[in-house]
Amino acid sequence: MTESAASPADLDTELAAERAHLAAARAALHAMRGRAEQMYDAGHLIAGDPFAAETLGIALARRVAELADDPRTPLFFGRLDLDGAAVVDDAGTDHGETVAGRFHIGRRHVSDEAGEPMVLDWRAPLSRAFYRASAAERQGVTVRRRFGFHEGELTGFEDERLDRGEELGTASRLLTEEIERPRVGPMRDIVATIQPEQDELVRAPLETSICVQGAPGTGKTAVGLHRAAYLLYAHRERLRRAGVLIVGPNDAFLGYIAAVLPALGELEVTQATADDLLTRVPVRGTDPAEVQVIKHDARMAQVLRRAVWAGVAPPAGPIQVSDGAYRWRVDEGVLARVVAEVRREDLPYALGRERVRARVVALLQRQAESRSGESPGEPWQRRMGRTAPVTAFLDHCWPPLTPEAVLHRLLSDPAALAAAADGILTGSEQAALTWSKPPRTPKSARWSSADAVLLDEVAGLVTRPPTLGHVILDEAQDLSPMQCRAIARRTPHGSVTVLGDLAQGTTPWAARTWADTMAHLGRPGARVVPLTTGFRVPEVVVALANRLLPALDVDVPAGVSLRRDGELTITAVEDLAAAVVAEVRRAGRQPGSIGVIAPDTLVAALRAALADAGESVAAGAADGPLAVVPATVAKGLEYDHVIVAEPAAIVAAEPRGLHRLYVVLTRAVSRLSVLHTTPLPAALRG
Ligand SMILES: Nc1ncnc2c1ncn2[C@@H]1O[C@H](COP(=O)(O)OP(=O)(O)OP(=O)(O)O)[C@@H](O)[C@H]1O
Repeated sequence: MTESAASPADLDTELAAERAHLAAARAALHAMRGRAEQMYDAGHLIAGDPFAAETLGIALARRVAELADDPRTPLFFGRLDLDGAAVVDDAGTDHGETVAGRFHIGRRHVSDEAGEPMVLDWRAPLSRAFYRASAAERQGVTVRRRFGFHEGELTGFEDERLDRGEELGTASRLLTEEIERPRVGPMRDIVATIQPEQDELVRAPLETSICVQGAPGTGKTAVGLHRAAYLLYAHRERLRRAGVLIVGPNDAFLGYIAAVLPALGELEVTQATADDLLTRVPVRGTDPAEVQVIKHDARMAQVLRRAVWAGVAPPAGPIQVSDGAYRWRVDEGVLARVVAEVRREDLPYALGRERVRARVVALLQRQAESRSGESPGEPWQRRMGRTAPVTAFLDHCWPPLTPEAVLHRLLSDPAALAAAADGILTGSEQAALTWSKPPRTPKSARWSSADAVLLDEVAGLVTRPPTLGHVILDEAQDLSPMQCRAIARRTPHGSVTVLGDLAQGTTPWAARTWADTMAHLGRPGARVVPLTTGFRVPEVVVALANRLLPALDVDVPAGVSLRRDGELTITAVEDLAAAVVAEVRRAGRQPGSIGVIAPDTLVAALRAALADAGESVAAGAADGPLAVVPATVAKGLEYDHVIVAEPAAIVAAEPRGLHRLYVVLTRAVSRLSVLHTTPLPAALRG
């Protein structure tokens, strides 16, 4: 498998040399791990105290885990021969240094006993050229070599002599084999074949927030995961402390992507759904669709802000505090000024309350000082701050509150809601929001998932939430403005990577433009980068899905497929269950996973029919080799052979049913069979 012009004997020698390097690199990795294990064992002897021993122990255990060798994944997948590559840093700055030599590129760094690199981490600055160099701009690369592997065994290689103007681009056989390989099990990493336009996104500087609008299968999820791995490499300490979070649409999706980062040696990235982030209250209630839409609307942020600050009132009189033989007094006018000034500082509510308290105590302190000539200490200040008159003043002017109490009042008391929502929500919207049978206390409320978003917003007005270093949002088109605000609150200084496809928006609040989403995320004006080359869906299937695009009412560039293979059949059938069973059997003759994607209401019946026919159906959507997947769960997943049952019912099941169908049709890696008993949706008939 080589494109090189060398003789077969030369190639055998080359291959043998590469295999020897692989074996040596494996041995070196084992040695590195052995050293790390020894350090781990001796950790308590090296560390100065038990706390240091524990910290060191955790760090060393992590190091040992990172150095684990998985014999099924090759230690390197590429090689660069450099004749003087410029060393370019993270931000793309050339520092005038050059490097010559031969470097193997792999998933992690491996060095020999002397510390000389045997394999460079794919994220190292030098590795950039592996992904970006071209014949026109060869970045010091003379030869780029890609390796073919089978179950960890090196089977061949493919060379591009960039110095002779040779360049394969997407014609690379190894790339084609990788994207056409049958899919089994969870998602895999793409480090060996990251494309230049993907690499630009993966390696964008940490400070940059970016938004990727990508057609189905263009690698958005892959880019997001590799970006997380890259950022952790380039900014290890900072991000380990601050945290990196990946937000995905549902648990099936999170299960599907869960193995990618560990395979890249990154074990500490949190993956969650947007709902998982909002854990203030258990979600025990539901809202009708129209109420959810109001609660997720950005206008709710204004309503909640008003509701929180509505409690701040001018003082009702002066404060008089007894202090031993003395009595101190602060006049009403002075107190009013303090309240007004702190209000203008626009602090979170609870911090504001403490600031007012501190200012009042400072006023009392000044009086005590002028009387005694001495400055009372901290215990005195604390005591004064807690005296009954000061507390009563605070409770009147700046009452303590909890997010639950604020929302409970808003949703129970039409007058309170009217005051907060006047000019923002219509009368009928307010009526829809108000509980028909209000729970007696905030504690007894059955909060819905939309309420959880509102409570988070209120909590963000009351205190500052813990923050994250970087957040990657996948399927971001489905996030509501209020969900975006919840993320923005957690990243006031960090950056975000936003990945999505407006055409795949299925929630009632799905984004129509990325500018809106980025504004709600607190990053107005962020760059929107299109990805249009599809690595999953074959051309014939893309052509079918693209027929839906005009009906989806979104402005997105259509995808083009790299895949010329693939099969599409559309069949009218009489008995859907029997047809699905027969199609699953037919599909089972080929390697790879099979996903039957059906309207949610038909899933149980189809599962039963397949089980009756002796087929073993996986429990989870991403557990393969055969899964029956509700249409509403299919987002982000892929199967070699997708069998779509009853597309018209998928469309009819929800307001954005056509978008759902677009998602469902684009899950196929190799073959798509559409089975229907009722006529196809008009947009598909094309
Ligand atoms: N550079 C690449 N090399 C090899 N495979 C790739 C590459 N980029 C993407 N893929 C593969 O293409 C498939 C689709 O990628 P991914 O799921 O990241 O796309 P997506 O844009 O998130 O799709 P969707 O929006 O439809 O869910 C995956 O199997 C992924 O591994």
